[in-house]
Parts: sequence; C-alpha cells; structure tokens
Amino acid sequence: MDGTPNNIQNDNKGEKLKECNKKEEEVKEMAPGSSAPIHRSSSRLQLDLSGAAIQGNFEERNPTILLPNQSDDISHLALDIGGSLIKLVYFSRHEEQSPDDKRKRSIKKRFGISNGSRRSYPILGGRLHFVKFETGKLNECLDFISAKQLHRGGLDSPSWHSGTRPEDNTIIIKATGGGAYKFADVFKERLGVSLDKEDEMDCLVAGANFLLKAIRHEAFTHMEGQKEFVQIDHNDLFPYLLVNVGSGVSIIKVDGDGKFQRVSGTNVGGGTYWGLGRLLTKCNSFDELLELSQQGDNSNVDMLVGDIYGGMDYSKIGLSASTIASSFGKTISESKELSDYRPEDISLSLLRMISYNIGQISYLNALRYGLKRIFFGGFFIRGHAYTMDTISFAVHFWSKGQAQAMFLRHEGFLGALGAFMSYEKHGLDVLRAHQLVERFPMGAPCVGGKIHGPPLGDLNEKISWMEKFVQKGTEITAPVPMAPPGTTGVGGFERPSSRGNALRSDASAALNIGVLHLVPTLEVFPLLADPKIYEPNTIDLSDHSELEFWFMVLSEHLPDLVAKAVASEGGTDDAKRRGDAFARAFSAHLARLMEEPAAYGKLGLANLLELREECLREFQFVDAYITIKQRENEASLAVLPDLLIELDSMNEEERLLALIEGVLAANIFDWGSRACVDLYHKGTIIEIYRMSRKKMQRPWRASSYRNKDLLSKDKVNNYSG
Ligand SMILES: Nc1ncnc2c1ncn2[C@@H]1O[C@H](COP(=O)(O)OP(=O)(O)O)[C@@H](O)[C@H]1O
Ligand SMILES: CC(C)(COP(=O)(O)O)[C@@H](O)C(=O)NCCC(=O)O
Repeated sequence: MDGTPNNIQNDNKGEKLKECNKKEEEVKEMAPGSSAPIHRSSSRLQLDLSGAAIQGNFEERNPTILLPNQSDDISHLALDIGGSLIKLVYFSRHEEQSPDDKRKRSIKKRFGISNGSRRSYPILGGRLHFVKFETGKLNECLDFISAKQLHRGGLDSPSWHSGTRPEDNTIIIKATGGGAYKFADVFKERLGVSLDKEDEMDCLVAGANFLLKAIRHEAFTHMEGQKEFVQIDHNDLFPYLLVNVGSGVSIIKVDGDGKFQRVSGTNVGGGTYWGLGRLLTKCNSFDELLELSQQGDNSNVDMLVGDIYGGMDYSKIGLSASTIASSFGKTISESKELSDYRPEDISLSLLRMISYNIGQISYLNALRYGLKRIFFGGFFIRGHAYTMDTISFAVHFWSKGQAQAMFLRHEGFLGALGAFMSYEKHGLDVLRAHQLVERFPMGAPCVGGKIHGPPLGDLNEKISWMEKFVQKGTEITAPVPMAPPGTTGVGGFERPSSRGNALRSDASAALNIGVLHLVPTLEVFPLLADPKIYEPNTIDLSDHSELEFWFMVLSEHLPDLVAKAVASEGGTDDAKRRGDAFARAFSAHLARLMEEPAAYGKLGLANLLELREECLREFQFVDAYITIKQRENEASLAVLPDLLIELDSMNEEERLLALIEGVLAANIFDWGSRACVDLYHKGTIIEIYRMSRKKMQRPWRASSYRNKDLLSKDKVNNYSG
C-alpha cells in the first residue's frame, strides 16, 4: 500500500526543505550591505497604508478606513508548480474596468469618498482567477505572468505604482510544489521574482479547508453518473481524509486548520496514467488519452474473473465473472504485439486500474483512522465522470457503503489556493460563502464537449471568432455519455455506468470553474432563520423537466431579448453584431447546461438568469431594458402627482400597505403573471401597480405556486432583475 518513508508527521515534515528555505529567507531578509534584517513585508498583500485614516465615527465597531493612496489595480499571484502542471491563482482587484469607472474612482479618491463599505480593510473585493499550464511548458506560464504583469502585485513598494522600481527591491511570490525549488532560478532570471516557498502539504490542506468552508457547493459526490452537491457543515468538517491525486498521490488526515498528518501516499497516480498511457497509445495530450478511454472496452486487455473461471462468477468471495481479476492480465497469455491492442481499450484499462487502486488505498486509510469522508483533489480527477465514478465505486464497494468519496470543484487548485492563503492579510480567510460569487466567462461557446475559443481580451476578437464559428456551421453539442447501468450485482469491480462515446464536457480543455468574485460588502439578510441552509433558488433545475421548461422559455425569449438589447444600444450595426454574438454564446451555454446541468456548479433558476445577464454584459450590453425603463419612468412621473394625492388621502395603515404593495407590484408581481407581462406590452408600470392592487390574482397566493401555467415563461421578460 504505502511502504515508503513518506508518512511524515506535520511537525517534522520536510525539515530539509524547510532548512533550505530558511537559509534563503535569511539571505532575503538582510538588507544589502547591512547586518540588520529588513522587515519581510513583501509576502503580504500589497496595501498602501500611507495616509490611512478612520472615516466617520471612531466609536463605531467597524469603522471604514480610508486608504487614499491605495491603487485599486492590485494583482496578486500564487503558484503551485507540480510534477505535471503549474497552477496559478491570482487576484485582481478591479480588472476590466471601463475608463468611466476609473474616472469615477479617481473622483472618489480625490474627494476622499470611501467605497461605501462599512467593513474596513484588509478584506478586499476583487476576483480570484484560476489558470493552469503544463510544467513542461514553463515558458508559456512565464509569458502569461509577464503579459498580465501578475508579478507586479508581489512588489511591496508604493513607488512601484508610480512606475519606478528600485533596483534592490525584489518581487516575492508565494509558491509551492516541487517546481518552486526546481525552477526558482528561472523565475528569478525571466521575471526577476523570488519564489517564497510554502510547504506543499500545508498548502493542500489550507486550500481544501478554505474551499470546504468558504465555497458553497464546492464538494459533491459522483455515483453512477449522478453528481450531487454536498452542503458541508463547518462545525462538523473535521476530521476528514484528503487524497490529492496529482502526478503522485498524497493521502492526508486533516484534523483542523493547519492540523494534519500525511498518513500515506502512492506513486501510482496521475503521472502514471498519463505517462504509461502516452507510451502505450502514442496520444499527444492527457485529454486525448482520457477521451480515448470513452470508447474503450477493457475486457480486451484485462483478465476478468470469468476468464479464469470459465465464464463463471466466483460468488463465494463476492466476485462476478465480469470483475477485473488482473488489470492488463489478458495481454500475457496472448502472442500479440502492442499494436494489436486498441489504444481505446488500453486507455480504459489503465484508467480503471489506477482509479480503483487509488480508491482502495484511500478507503484503507480511511478505515485505519476511522474516517467516513474522503475528499479527492488533484488534476488527475479532471472533473471526469468516469474517473470519479470509478473511485466512488471502489470506496463504496470496499467500505460496504460506510465511507463516502467526495470531489472538489477546484480539485487541481488546492495547493495554489493554499499558497495564496499564506499571504498575510489578504482577508480571504474571513470571507464567508455568501461573499464569494462564482461567474463564468460567457464569451466562448461549447462545441463538441469543449468550451472553445482563445482567451479573448478584446470584444472584437470575441465577435470575429464567433462569426468564424458560425460560418463553419459547427454543430453545438455537449455530449454527456451515460451508458445504461452496467453492474451485474455480485460485487467486485464492475464497470461504472458513466461511460459512453465521448468525453464529458467538463473534462474538456477548459476548466469547469469560473472566476471567484470576492464581494466583502455582501451581507446575509438579517431576518433569515438559518442563513446556512437558506437556498435562494426556489426553482431547482436538477429536476430535468424543470430544466427543459426553462431552457425552452429562455430560448424562445432570446430573439425578443436580443432585439431589446440591440435597441438599448441605439440599434447600430455594431450592436446588431454584438446581439447576434450574444445570442449564439448564450444558446451554446444553455445547450451545455441542458446536457450537464451541474457543469458550472449547482444550478438554480436564479443562476441561469444571472448567467444570461453575465453574458449580456460580456457583449457589452449594459442594460438591455434601458429604453423600456426610460419609457416607464417618464410615464410614471407623469402620473406621480395624482398617485401622491391618492396616497395622501389614505389613513396611515392603508397607505403603508399601498406603498409596500406598490413596490412589490413593480418587482415581484411581474415574475408570476402572464397577464402582467401583457400589461408591459400594452400599458405602463403605473397600470401594473393599479391592477396589482385591485383585481389581479397574486401568483404567490395560488395553491400551486410551482404550477407552470402560473410561472409563465413571460416572467423572464421582467426587467427588474
Ligand atoms: N492537460 C494536462 N496535462 C497533463 N496532465 C494532466 C492534464 N490534465 C490533467 N492531468 C492529470 O493531472 C495530473 C497532475 O495533477 P496535478 O494535481 O496538477 O499534480 P502535479 O502537482 O503533480 O502537477 C497529471 O499527472 C495528469 O494525470
Ligand atoms: C512527491 C509528491 C508530494 C509531489 O506532489 P505532486 O507534484 O505529485 O502533486 C507526490 O507526487 C506524492 O505524494 N507522491 C507519492 C509518493 C509516495 O508516497 O509513494
């Protein structure tokens, strides 16, 4: 199982590496030409605190602190340089701002206006981005960092922001993984940065704990093709087993924040699958190898129990005839060459062998420590349905259902996130789930199971790419292979069911994670009974008929929305082009979600509508309903004096009710009534107000709130957002 000297305890782990690290740090901390150590502040998030002042009332518990000299454009980068892949997590404070936003901010700055948040720094609003490169293509990674100037954020010098860089001021970036040692010189040479090395196991645990505590719907189970998100109770998270399947596999018992023990590991991991697979199949990429496995039949390569027992089960010990008795065992008894075997079969056999093995070793370790929950991370998992099913199957089978395999959406980024967390004062650790909002770049549609298109910086590029895409007439598909349930019952390693003709879309070249928007100003509605279990989505789209219904609603409504969006931008040719591109991108994402509702995490109706907004914004439609809003505002203002007279004539109680109903009428009511939407087309907002107060039936009072006739498709026409 393990048999290696790898079971290092947290307290003595990596002493040598640490020592070497320490020496380097000592050198770093000495100011040149002096014996005095300088304060090593460069590993902190770079906040310019000069001129900081409390704004407003000093007695307040959390007064706003104004940082007048703080640049908003902080980027912050952490790396995990592994045996196979380099993972980057970087933070951008205010990326992609319009010049207008910048102007507003500089005005605010000039007049000393804070961002309005009651919470004070150091909690930062911004975005966390996740990117990966192959370690063998280190130069691409360096080019990326350099092009985006991500390493700038590592420089703790106010003067940097004004453009001068003192010669002796070294940029320091947090990094973990073996490559932080191996490639330290290259980083120094190419980017002039020093890698501040963090222990890999520390980082994996910190990353996993952060994700499990801070991100809603981070963990999920995957059994027989079914993905189910698991709500983790923060107070009942520890202990758990963390299995990181990277090039090799580390198995860690986690008891708390910073409290863990690496209890085992195995050298048969992701590197084994990819390395052996490449040699045996001549595949050019990991994804190609994984894709091949989808068409494989491992019984051509593996020796099954039935092969040994003349087609019979060995039921006495619980093994069916189709159970793999020996991976690749069939290849010894035949006088065949490698070329006589189908690469597809080899890939599948290898994938099953390694996944089962990892599942089994993990289970044994869970058993050893009495743990019920096993979280699997690392890029070997690749969001790949069949891999996850296989691992889950092994854990379930061996533990007789006592232990559970769970997977993490940010599977490959645990280490990089942990390295990021090791920057002091980024404030991330105190952010809570509701302050992290995940958004997906909507510009590039999904074709053949892959999100296509280059990383587009410029909208024109995005549109011209979209045009090419349309010209080609490429069919938009997002196949989700779901073979019929294939287990025969007597146990053993049967074939898990999520296998089919093509790779699942979330195992495509793109990552199935978005950008994490950190919004520290978001607060939980104080009257919620239990914010932890509150689910804002009243319509759960994991019910496929519900999803189909909404897919149809949104698709049918799309031309109308595009027309409005184009009109909102003056109906110009450019707006038409953008509208067309938006429609294609959004349709492609809808198609993907139809095939795989959980592709972007747990999906509810609110997410779908938010996704549509996001997509509109990506094609630079600021507000598709602006012209209608203007029309409504004008109409409302015209009748406002009469309305005020009417309200004034009421007694206080009546008036309050009328006011509340009026506010709701314009917002909630239109979500539920076809009649209301008809009014939009014929009348004005004020008419809706009057109608809602007089004779229209309120949909939320109807016996069947979820009745689809009441929840008409027209409710998506609402523009109140
Ligand atoms: N594009 C890819 N290129 C190479 N390996 C990949 C790729 N995508 C997934 N993998 C798998 O992920 C493994 C690396 O996982 P990762 O968690 O990044 O570990 P490491 O830190 O060792 O690089 C590879 O060994 C391979 O099995
Ligand atoms: C040495 C490693 C920690 C490096 O991490 P990786 O780059 O594979 O993510 C890992 O490969 C590992 O745990 N290997 C297993 C070695 C063993 O326990 O047998």
